[in-house]
Amino acid sequence: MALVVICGQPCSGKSTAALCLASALEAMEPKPKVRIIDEFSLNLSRNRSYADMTAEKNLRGVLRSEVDRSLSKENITIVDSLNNIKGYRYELWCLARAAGIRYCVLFCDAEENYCREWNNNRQEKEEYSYEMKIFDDLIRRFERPDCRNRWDCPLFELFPSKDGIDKSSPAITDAASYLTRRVDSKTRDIKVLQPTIATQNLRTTESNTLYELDKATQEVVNAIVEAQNQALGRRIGLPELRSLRRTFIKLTGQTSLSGRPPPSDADSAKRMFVDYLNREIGAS
Ligand SMILES: Nc1ncnc2c1ncn2[C@@H]1O[C@H](COP(=O)(O)OP(=O)(O)OP(=O)(O)O)[C@@H](O)[C@H]1O
Repeated sequence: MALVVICGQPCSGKSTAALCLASALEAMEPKPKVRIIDEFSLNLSRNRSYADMTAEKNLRGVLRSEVDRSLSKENITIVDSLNNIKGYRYELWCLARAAGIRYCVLFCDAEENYCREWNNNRQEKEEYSYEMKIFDDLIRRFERPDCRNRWDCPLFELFPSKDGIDKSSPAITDAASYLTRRVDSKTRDIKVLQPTIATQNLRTTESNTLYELDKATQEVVNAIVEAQNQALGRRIGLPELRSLRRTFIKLTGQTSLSGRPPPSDADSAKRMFVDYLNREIGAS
């Protein structure tokens, strides 16, 4: 049905927001199935997981796999984590797109000094808190969501330090409505993502690498150029083909922030590149 990405600085009120949204959703008719995925439920310690890049990548990979398993047309999955890196939010958006469901971001926009104070309060109460070094590092690396990016859109913003967080906060009620409203052919403001090539999983083998993707797509480009020289089919300039090839490689072959390997099966890479070209050039 939908994926909600909660996003915000450490100790900015994200879990509170996730719980408020879940309870706003569960109060709706018909009551949707809601699942919150967070680090605690997966036994991931934040102070350990954000201590170095390898551990952090692992944390994102574990969360991402769990989100992937959880997504369905029947439930609403809320991923309650920092989701502070825009490339990672893009990956989550791709999962929603592959599942053909709705997607939104709920951003807890609390100022740093409040997050710090709330984290200190937790420390004083001997509750689970971030170590100062980790907290500072996370604050520094935060990449704010921007609703101009597809993967940050629609963006519902909460201001916990100004307004608090409540089931009736406008961002919570707006998000709940967006996620559950019925859509018909006239609905313009709700987007159900559609699966495309960039979100399909490619078969992978150990030995195949980006090099093979590069080679496979180059062979497709060569075949097109050759066919065009023989005046078969519509002409597409080489610069355009090159640019489409680069974009395709970037979309499907980039090293994932959560550890997903690049595509590797040459035949399926070729087939998918042709599908991609057909769609982009409008020749299908
Ligand atoms: N508006 C607020 N006023 C006062 N304290 C708040 C407010 N919002 C959150 N807090 C406090 O901040 C702490 C963190 O809240 P919460 O767990 O919801 O944040 P979080 O962003 O999920 O944290 P984490 O990054 O650890 O997952 C809690 O102790 C909570 O009581």
